[in-house]
Amino acid sequence: MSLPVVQPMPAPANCSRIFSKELKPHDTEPASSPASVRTFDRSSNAGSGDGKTTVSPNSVIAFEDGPARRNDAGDFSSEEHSHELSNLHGVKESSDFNDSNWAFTDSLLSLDYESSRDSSAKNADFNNECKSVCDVKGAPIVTLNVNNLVNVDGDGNGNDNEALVEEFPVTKRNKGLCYRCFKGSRFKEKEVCLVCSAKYCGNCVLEAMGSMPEGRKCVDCIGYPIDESKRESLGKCSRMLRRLLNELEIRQIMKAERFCEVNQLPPEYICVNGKPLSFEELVTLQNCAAPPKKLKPGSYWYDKVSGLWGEEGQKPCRIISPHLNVGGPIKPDASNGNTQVYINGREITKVELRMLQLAGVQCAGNPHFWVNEDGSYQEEGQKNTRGNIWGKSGTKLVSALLSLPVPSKCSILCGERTSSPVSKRLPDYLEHGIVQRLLLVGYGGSGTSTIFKQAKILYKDTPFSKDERESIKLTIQTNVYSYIGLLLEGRERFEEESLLNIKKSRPDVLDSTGTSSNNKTIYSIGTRLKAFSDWLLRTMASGKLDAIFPAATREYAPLIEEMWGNAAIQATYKRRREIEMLPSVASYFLERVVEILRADYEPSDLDILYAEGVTSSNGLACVEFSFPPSAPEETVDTMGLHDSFVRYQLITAHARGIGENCKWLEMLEDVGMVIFCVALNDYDQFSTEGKGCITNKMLASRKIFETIVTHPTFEQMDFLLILNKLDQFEEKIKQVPLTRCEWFDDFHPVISRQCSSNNKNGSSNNSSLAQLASHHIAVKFKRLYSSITGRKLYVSLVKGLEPDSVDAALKYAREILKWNQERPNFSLSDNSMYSTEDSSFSFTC
Ligand SMILES: Nc1nc2c(ncn2[C@@H]2O[C@H](COP(=O)(O)OP(=O)(O)OP(=O)(O)O)[C@@H](O)[C@H]2O)c(=O)[nH]1
Ligand SMILES: [Mg+2]
Repeated sequence: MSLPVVQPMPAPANCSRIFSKELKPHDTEPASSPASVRTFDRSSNAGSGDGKTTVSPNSVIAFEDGPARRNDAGDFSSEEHSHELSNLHGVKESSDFNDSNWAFTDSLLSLDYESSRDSSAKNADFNNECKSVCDVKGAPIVTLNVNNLVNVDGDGNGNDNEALVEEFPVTKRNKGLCYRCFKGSRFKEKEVCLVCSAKYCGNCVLEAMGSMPEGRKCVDCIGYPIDESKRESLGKCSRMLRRLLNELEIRQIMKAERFCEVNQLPPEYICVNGKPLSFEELVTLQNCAAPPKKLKPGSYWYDKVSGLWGEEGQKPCRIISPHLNVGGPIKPDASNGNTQVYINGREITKVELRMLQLAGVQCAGNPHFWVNEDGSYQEEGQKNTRGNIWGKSGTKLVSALLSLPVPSKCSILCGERTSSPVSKRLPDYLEHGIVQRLLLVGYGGSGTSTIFKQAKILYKDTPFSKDERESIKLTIQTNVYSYIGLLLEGRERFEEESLLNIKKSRPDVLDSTGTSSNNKTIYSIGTRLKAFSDWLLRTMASGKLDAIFPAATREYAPLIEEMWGNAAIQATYKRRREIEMLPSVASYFLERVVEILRADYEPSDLDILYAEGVTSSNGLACVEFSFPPSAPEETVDTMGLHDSFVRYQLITAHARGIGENCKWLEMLEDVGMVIFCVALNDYDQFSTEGKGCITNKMLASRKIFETIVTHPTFEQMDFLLILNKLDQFEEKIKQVPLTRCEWFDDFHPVISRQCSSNNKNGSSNNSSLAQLASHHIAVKFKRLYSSITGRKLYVSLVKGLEPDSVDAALKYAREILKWNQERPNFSLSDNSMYSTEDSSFSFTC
């Protein structure tokens, strides 16, 4: 079986002009490819005068004989230009160069590549050595360091050709300049050749790269393998190309870039257990049921029995299909372990030992284990299976949190010994059986915990265990006591204000604010309640609120009932919006305070959803689920069936950790997507950040967003922006202009007359104002994201407290993952399909 090969495609319509011109070597722009190594071959096809050149990897370059010609546009080799170039290169115009000087034949000057694979490495060196092929007064100047790079034919010492090869001083090229027109600066966008790293500005890129039959390569680099450090960017189109070419052209170019033969990973660049792979081995590895993800050149270890796979000297990073006939035998120090505990002949790392201990595996006495692909294990030399690593519930979660791989269905069930034909392969996300990991983060209070809990309630049969419910109950009751405390604090303030008013006015007269001559106000309470209030406020201040449970629920239940029925408390509750610290969700609980603070209270799912502090606020929390088929017809449809097999892990982490220390982000390098949550209604909110400076919450949210987007772990990852709390936003936008946040000071919506008359008539047009405003916010984030990454940001508007809204947003995330997995060769078309700023919205409310 061979890797997919795409024949060089016909030049796209608007490129053909460039293509036919470029492949005439004499028309080649001076210095168009600094890394190019040229052997001029009279006998090759290229020199046959038909103007077309085929460049084979091993050869080399085939140039026509004869003096340099002007190109079709006549803009390359004008005397003026040549002069300018020669000055630029510090090269004297030389009459020594005539046809014979540069029209070398293969036998005179050839680069003897061991294999085409070496060429890119050589090219890298060559970048430093071989500077340019210049056209001076019609004659190209070859500036080469012959000694290092060119194996001159003949006696091998190059003497035969000394007369022909001139060495010129190396030009120190300003890195920011375009390699073709020598204009621009390092800040100007450029397209980079995948082979030689030459950079071209928007004016030159199409001239320099032609129709790109193998993707973004200088025409001179066609036929050469890519620079391996650029493999990740294969098929990922730049903004520049998107501006210059149409959708179809881009799609073709990117497809060719990903799949043309010469751009495929060279098998010998992958070393498994110390042995470079053969072509067949690489095919086996890439086409097994659970292959290593995003395979890059490097040295790896592979435990064929368990399927564990990792980079040499590192802990395992994946469980791939076991029993594959690739690489050599595993070495004991493959992962550089130092625990004296062995799995299948490999000394394991500390983090693996920790995982084994948490999984209940007895590791005392430096045991040597045999671990099978299904996780069952036995000690070396013994017949009986001692247990299964994955048998204990929670082991997978622990593994995931320790950034260790967990087995996928495919890696266990499809432990195959042969490779399956490419044509029969399912999309990656099904074939691999990999659990798709979604990281959910956001600024504090943006609603991440709510979405996380919604996912549990929506997709888990038992969202919360009995123990969890018991602990959530205590959390809710503690929260409610703290809400009461805030209310009582507010009551004291309101009472003091009222008394002050009495002193200012006539103290002996009952006034309209409810104050009376005996210094009582409508906010005053009796001694019993006052004592309770003082005690509660003291307990809260000392931070010991937790300690009063569960006794408080028994002892104070009657007092709570009395308090809630008290007129002063009710008067305070009416003014709850003036109590800044009291969250809006408090009303939901306070209105059922008596029921909730009873000992026999059992929280409902909705209570849990609304409750603050249920999800761990310090570390990571993770829920694993699959989407149930939602419609009956989906179960008939195979994709629907498959969907219900795919597992997803939603991992959430507190924003505090992000701001202070991004270390844990690195643990999450294999998440498939980042879901970033922003509370829409934060635009007029402020919080005190680090050194006591007051910051607008939307701007604080933007800062964290930037931190995560620019974090190396998430460089290539898709981002879904959840604009949350749309319900509150719709209400707020009626009262508070969006321009309250300086980032949105350019928001000046034009509301049509009809809309404003609707408003006057009382019919609500706030949804459209809210839509315009939320759209404006989304566009701001999208622009920010694309200015950083050059990619598109997906956006979803959400009402976090509504299950359907969260369900739709998470399904949107699933779709995005699917698009990317199913159509790798259409990564651009994805962009083009959803590239307009409006169309990539998901209104999921
Ligand atoms: N009205 C409304 N309230 C929401 C929405 N989403 C979340 N909330 C409430 O907003 C508050 C904060 O939500 P959380 O989910 O705790 O936010 P978080 O991002 O986890 O916050 P921290 O853990 O404090 O960082 C809670 O009281 C939620 O009930 C929403 O869409 N609409
Ligand atoms: Mg939270």
